[in-house]
Amino acid sequence: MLEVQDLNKSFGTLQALKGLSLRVQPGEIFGFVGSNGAGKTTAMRIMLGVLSTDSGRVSWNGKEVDDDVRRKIGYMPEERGLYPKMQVGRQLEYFARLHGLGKAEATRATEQWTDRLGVAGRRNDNVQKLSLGNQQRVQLAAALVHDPIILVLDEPFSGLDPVAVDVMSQVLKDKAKSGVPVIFSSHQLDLVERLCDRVGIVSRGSIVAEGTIHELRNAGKPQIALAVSAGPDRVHAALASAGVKPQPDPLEGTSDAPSADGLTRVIVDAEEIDDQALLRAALSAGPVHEFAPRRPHLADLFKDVVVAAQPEEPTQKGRRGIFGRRKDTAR
Ligand SMILES: Nc1ncnc2c1ncn2[C@@H]1O[C@H](COP(=O)(O)OP(=O)(O)OP(=O)(O)O)[C@@H](O)[C@H]1O
Repeated sequence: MLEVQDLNKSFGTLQALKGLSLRVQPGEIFGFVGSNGAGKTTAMRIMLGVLSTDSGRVSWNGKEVDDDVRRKIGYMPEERGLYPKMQVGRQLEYFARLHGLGKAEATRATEQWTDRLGVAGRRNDNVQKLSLGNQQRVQLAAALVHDPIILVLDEPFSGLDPVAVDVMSQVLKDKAKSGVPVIFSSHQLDLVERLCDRVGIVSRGSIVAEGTIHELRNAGKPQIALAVSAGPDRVHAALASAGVKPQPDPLEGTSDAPSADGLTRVIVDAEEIDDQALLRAALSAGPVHEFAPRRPHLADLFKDVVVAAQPEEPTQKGRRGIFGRRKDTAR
C-alpha cells in the first residue's frame, strides 16, 4: 500500500500542504482532484522524492519510500519531461535503461508501449515533431516502460482527444488490475467519476473529502428529480405554493433525463419537503412522469466541498466539508 501521512510543505510564507494524508491500495485507481493551486502537484512531487517535505512521510508497504522504491515508480510530471530533440524510441529506451532494464528488455518494452499507446509509427521521429497529444502518449509510455510497481500521474488526461482518453483509461485500468496502485490528478471530473475506485478532494493543502464515488455521492445532499407534464410556470407555481424552490435539472437533455415537448424537469432539495407533500404539489400542476431520488455527481460535490472549505483559515466545520469527518481510507 502507498501511504502518505501528514505532509506539510511551505514555500516561503505560503503553506502549500497542511497535513495531507492519503492511502492507495494495490489494484486501486485513486483520483486526486482539487482546484488550481490546491496542492496536488506538490504532494505528488513529494511522493516521488523530487521535492522534500517539511514534515510527514511517504511509505510503501509500511516502509519509508527510498531510492530503490522510487526507481520503480512510474511518474508522469505535470511539466512533462521529454527531450524534444531526441527520437521517441531512443528516448524511451534510455528511460528504461535508467530504471535498470537491460538493453534487449528496454527495446522490447519500448516496442510494447509505443504499440499499445498508438505511437509505434513515430518511434524514429524526434519528440518535438509530434502533436501535443502524441507527446503525452509518449510521456505515459515513459512512465510505464520500466514496469513500475506504483503509478503517479499528474494530469495525464489534459489535452487528450477522446480516443487517446480511452486508450489511456484502459491502460490505467489494466495496470491497476495487475495489482499496481494508480494515483492521478485531473480536473476532468466526469472521467474521474468513471475511472476511479476512490477519490480525494484537496482544498488548500489538505484532503477535505475522500471515499469511493458511491460513498461521496451518498454523503451529498439528497435531491428529488421531478418530470411533470405541464409548462414550467405552472410547475414552479405549484411547487412554490408548497414552499419549495425547484432548480433546473442539470441533466435535462441527457439520456438520464431526456427532454420532451410539454415536459418540465426540475430538481428539488429532498430536505425541503416530505415526499408525499412534494408529490401532491407536483400532481396539482399535471401528470408526474418521474419522481426519483437523485444523487449529486462528483462535479456538484466538488463545488460544494471546495466552497465549504474556502475560509482563509478553515474552521473545523469547513475542513470537514459537507461529508462530515473524513473516513479512514483503510479497506
Ligand atoms: N516551487 C514553488 N515555489 C513557490 N510556490 C510554489 C512552488 N510550487 C508550488 N507552489 C505553490 O504551492 C501551491 C500549490 O501548488 P500545486 O502546483 O501543488 O497545486 P495543484 O493542486 O497541482 O494546482 P493545479 O491544479 O493548478 O496544477 C500553489 O499556491 C503554488 O503556487
